[in-house]
Amino acid sequence: MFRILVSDAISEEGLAPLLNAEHIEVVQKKVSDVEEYLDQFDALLVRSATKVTEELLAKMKSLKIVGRAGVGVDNIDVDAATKYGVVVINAPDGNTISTAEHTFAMMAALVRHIPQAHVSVKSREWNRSAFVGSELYGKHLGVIGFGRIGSEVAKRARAFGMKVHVYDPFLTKARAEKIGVEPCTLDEVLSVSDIITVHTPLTKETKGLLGPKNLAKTKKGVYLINCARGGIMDEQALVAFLENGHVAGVALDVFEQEPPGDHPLLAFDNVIVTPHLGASTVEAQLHVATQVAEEVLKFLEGKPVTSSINLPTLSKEVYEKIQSFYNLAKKMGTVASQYMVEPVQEIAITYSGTVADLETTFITRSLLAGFLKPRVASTVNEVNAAMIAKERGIVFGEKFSTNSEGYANSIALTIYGEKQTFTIKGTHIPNYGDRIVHFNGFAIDFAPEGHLLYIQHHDKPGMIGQVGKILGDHQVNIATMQVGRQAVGGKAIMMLSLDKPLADSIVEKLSEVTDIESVKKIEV
Ligand SMILES: NC(=O)c1ccc[n+]([C@@H]2O[C@H](COP(=O)([O-])OP(=O)(O)OC[C@H]3O[C@@H](n4cnc5c(N)ncnc54)[C@H](O)[C@@H]3O)[C@@H](O)[C@H]2O)c1
Ligand SMILES: O=C(O)[C@H](O)COP(=O)(O)O
Repeated sequence: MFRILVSDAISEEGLAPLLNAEHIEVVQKKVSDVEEYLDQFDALLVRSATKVTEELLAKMKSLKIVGRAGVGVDNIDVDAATKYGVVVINAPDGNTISTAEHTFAMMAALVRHIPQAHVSVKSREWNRSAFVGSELYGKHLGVIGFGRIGSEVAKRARAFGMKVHVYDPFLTKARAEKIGVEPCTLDEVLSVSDIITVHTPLTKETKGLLGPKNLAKTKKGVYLINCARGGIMDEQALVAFLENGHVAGVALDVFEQEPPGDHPLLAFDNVIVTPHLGASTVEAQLHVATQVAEEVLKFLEGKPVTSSINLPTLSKEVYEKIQSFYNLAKKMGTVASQYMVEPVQEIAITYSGTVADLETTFITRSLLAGFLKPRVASTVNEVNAAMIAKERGIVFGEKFSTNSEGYANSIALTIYGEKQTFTIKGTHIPNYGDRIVHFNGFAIDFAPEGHLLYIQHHDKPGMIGQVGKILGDHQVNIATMQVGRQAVGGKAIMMLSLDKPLADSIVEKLSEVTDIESVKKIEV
């Protein structure tokens, strides 16, 4: 049974996949109403109202996934979620059209003074000359940020006969050509546009993008629209440029602080505002809620998610192809970590054969998670494994080889520790399973599963018998035993699979046997 907290107003119809699932309980309450049992939720679904802070994440100890029914995740501390191993997903395109349409509605309202005229008529006035507007047709529209919403706004602007100028430093020539726009520099957009609309995320680079310096580069009489994020336009600078008459009007759906309270911008007649309504349509809310509900359900059922903010995105097809290697890599990481009980500086991974052609980022994260799990107290999984490795000073890298030395596929690790270097190689055999085929310089063949016991010894007659006797004397049954050696009479190893975990006292007894060099328990 999974428990999901839905803490913002999310479309009930869109939540149907979760509400109808038998193994899921959905609680629709504010965070403050469930303070005492926050640690019992596996998933949290939000819009922009709930602030998913590090403090909240720390309290939600069973949390596995946060679903944002919308685009912007600036209300979610994604770094903290990553640290706690919590997946963050969003619904990236469910509200694109609604927000583009809202931007357009704001544009029309702005240049035709519709909100002001509306208030005037409602006040029983009939002042037609006070509200003379301008046409959109033939005007120059500057679009800053040409992603999903920016490009939909541009399409609509062209249908209105506007000339569209686009600035987006990450826009490729190919995409620009496909959509039929000419990419410009920011300065070009600023200087040529009659109306400027912003559609970027709020980042270090975009915060205050339309501040005093760039506003001074705009045409006198420019109209500005922000239906993206408060802060992209510097609100203090807007006040100054409205006061000096340089800016003819501003339309804002978003604010640096929401709600904005008694903000000086609200005092201007030529500033029109809505309370963050871009995505507030029945259609958008249904789309975003359905998208996150379906994704969260898939995630809780152990299937891959496609719109994660802090995990590599995988399609179902790709996931199916990598799943076996993902499992093998995790087991190899777990085995290696328990063998190398010492500080480790570097993990070098080589993918060979068929696995080398797959999406390995996820496999590497799985391997790191397996390696780190026995070493860290906190949750470690594919979400935070790379971050935790980095925090602990472990460098990791991938190499790819076409030479898989007789195996259809293989994953080889070399782990550089403070005292020693350890190597291990594994392969996945379809319909048979995972096998470790090289271990610490020895060719061997064992399944990385269950209660394993590794023994390194001198290759001498009677060693297997001595080990068998000690285990037998302590009622420990051996399920399988694999042996390997470097040369006759040289160093040799045994890898035993046992029916139950071994007590430390038996490990000690085995270590005392003459000609046994080392004994290690490995739990997979
Ligand atoms: N008002 C609302 O209710 C509402 C609804 C949905 C989305 N939004 C907001 O709208 C914005 C756009 O959403 P989207 O879905 O189109 O996102 P998107 O990721 O598809 O597009 C963002 C674009 O901004 C560009 N960009 C990034 N940094 C830039 C910079 N420094 N200068 C210029 N361009 C830059 C990116 O290359 C990208 O093409 C986001 O801030 C989102 O949170 C608001
Ligand atoms: O980023 C978004 O999707 C929008 O800002 C919508 O936010 P909302 O879900 O709170 O309306």
